[in-house]
Amino acid sequence: MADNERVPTVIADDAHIIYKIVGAIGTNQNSPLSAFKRVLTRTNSANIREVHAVKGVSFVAYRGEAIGLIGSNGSGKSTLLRAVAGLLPVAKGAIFAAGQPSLLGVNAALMADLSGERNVELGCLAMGMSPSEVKARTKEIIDFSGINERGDFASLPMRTYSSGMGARLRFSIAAAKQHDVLLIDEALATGDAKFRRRSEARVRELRAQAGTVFLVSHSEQTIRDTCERAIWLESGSIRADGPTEDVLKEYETFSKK
Ligand SMILES: Nc1ncnc2c1ncn2[C@@H]1O[C@H](COP(=O)(O)OP(=O)(O)OP(=O)(O)O)[C@@H](O)[C@H]1O
Repeated sequence: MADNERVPTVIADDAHIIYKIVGAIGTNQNSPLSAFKRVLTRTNSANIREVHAVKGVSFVAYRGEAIGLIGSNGSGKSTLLRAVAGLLPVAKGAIFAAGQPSLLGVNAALMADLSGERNVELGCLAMGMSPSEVKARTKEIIDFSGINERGDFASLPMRTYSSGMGARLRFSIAAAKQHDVLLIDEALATGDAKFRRRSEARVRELRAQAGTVFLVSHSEQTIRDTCERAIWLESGSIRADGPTEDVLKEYETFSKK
């Protein structure tokens, strides 16, 4: 496809994301008197520390692409995804997205005391499906998740599920809908091999239906199998952005050092 025919879905323009952490450093810093003094003098608490997690990231993602985000622990991958989903503010620069990007596991926030089936229904309603659509899709979503493979777990409260089962159900709910931009944070890695194959196939389907998929994973194999483009983040900055094999090669060389 020629570059001018490609439709951008996410644009990051020199995006910076900064966490502000309020923590106790000295005990007198937390006293009501010192808080009152800060209000009067309009000074910030010395207890506020900043973590500059993403430092000037720029990229354009297009419809139909699956992009793998790779990088060392703490390099800013999850932070960047959450900012694309609109869950974290951008301190400087901007992130533009088509439609409402869905971050897997957050948009389908599940309730521990409700059954898996009820959670599927609520999750689908929350994603904007009509009640009749929800009714028609519930069984298919539960079957996809595989939580009923060892008995009727769909009717039990979610708190009785293993963490892998919960993650599979979350993925299945989120993947039931066609998203303009779907953001997946390590979710595929939580399932067993059979579920991973199924979910990778579903990611490919979502891409074929013209959405954009972002996938954060430490598994190079998952990135290879699912994404044709990869972005390598290190200490909050992009070190490489391009075809998956090229970026993985650079990342592997860096990791071996
Ligand atoms: N809620 C938070 N409050 C403050 N700092 C945070 C918070 N979440 C992450 N950070 C910091 O932001 C930086 C980037 O973290 P992030 O979780 O985005 O990295 P990551 O690349 O996803 O890491 P991992 O591969 O370990 O999941 C780290 O320095 C981390 O300590």
